[in-house]
Amino acid sequence: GVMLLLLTVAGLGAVTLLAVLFAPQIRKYAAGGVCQSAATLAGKTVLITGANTGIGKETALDLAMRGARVIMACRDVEKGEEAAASIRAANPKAQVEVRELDLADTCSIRAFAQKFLREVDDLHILVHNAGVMMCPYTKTVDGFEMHIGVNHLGHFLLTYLLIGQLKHSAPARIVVVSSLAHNFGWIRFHDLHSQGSYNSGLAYCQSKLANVLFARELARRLKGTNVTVNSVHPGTVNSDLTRHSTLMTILFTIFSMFLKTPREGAQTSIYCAVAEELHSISGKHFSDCAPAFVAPQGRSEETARRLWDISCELLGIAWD
Ligand SMILES: NC(=O)C1=CN([C@@H]2O[C@H](COP(=O)(O)OP(=O)(O)OC[C@H]3O[C@@H](n4cnc5c(N)ncnc54)[C@H](OP(=O)(O)O)[C@@H]3O)[C@@H](O)[C@H]2O)C=CC1
Ligand SMILES: CC1=C(/C=C/C(C)=C/C=C/C(C)=C/C=O)C(C)(C)CCC1
Repeated sequence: GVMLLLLTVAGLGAVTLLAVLFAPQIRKYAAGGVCQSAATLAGKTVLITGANTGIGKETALDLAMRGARVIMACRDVEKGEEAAASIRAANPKAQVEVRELDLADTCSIRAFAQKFLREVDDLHILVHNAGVMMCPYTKTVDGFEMHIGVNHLGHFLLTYLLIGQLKHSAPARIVVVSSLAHNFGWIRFHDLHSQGSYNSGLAYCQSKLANVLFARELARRLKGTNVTVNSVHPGTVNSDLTRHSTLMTILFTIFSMFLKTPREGAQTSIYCAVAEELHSISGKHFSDCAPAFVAPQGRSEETARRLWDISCELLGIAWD
């Protein structure tokens, strides 16, 4: 008994010592790919959802540093203003502005788009970044399960409302922040809103698979418009995303050294938004600023079309 305890303590001590000794190497490896593009964005307009924290905030900061006018769409305007203020503090010339958008409410999405179309002339880069993970069973204002409602349907409606603006601003790009988690997802057409059975992890994975399928289907439909759309896995990033899961929060805190910082996690979104070599690349998936594997269920054209149709139906729109 005592022997085992001593061995355990010695083992943990050795692991900790190794982690401390090799901290710089571990951090460098965990950081992953970096966007090397020096592209500047003067005169370009960018819209980022969920830009008040995490990956979205870092994406906003980077694109603003490149000279873009960045509109930060946030459900909590106060939190958005704090983030905008910190970006302006980093660069007084940064053109950032906050607008209210709650993706869990189609009225809010429609109101946002209406105001946006009235007050903003172009849209060159649209980043679908906002996301919720592993929340308790909740429904959006319109009765959609929260994950599919916010992560997929909310962004679907937003894109539908802004697509004309993107087309007239072409060349334009859409970046959909999905996840490696799409590998573990299936679109449960018989129970899209998990009313029969709910597993918060699977609901998240379903919504991230929906992100991949949406990006591919939209890319197919946008052929020839000079508006491209790609999906992204940002990496495993130490952010507020784990807020609904105590276990994940504890694990992410303990292993934070092996995770990306939000700034590191923003690199692939930034890469897809600006890299010159991607100007005609559409319908692809990226991770660490490089093409990435898509699960078979994310490559099914039939599933993508079916998801498109049901999304239109649920949102009461005709988009062909
Ligand atoms: N962190 C990770 O390891 C990974 C993240 N991703 C994806 O990256 C994206 C960004 O996540 P990350 O920065 O890590 O997480 P955060 O939780 O830090 O940021 C999520 C953002 O989405 C916003 N948001 C949530 N619900 C809504 C809503 N109803 N309407 C508008 N905005 C909303 C949040 O606003 P508020 O602060 O007000 O809640 C917040 O700004 C997500 O799509 C996530 O799925 C993918 C793979 C791994
Ligand atoms: C198992 C395990 C970990 C991995 C967690 C992973 C891989 C989480 C991925 C989350 C994603 C992809 C979320 C967003 O979409 C940690 C935390 C490293 C700690 C050690 C145990």
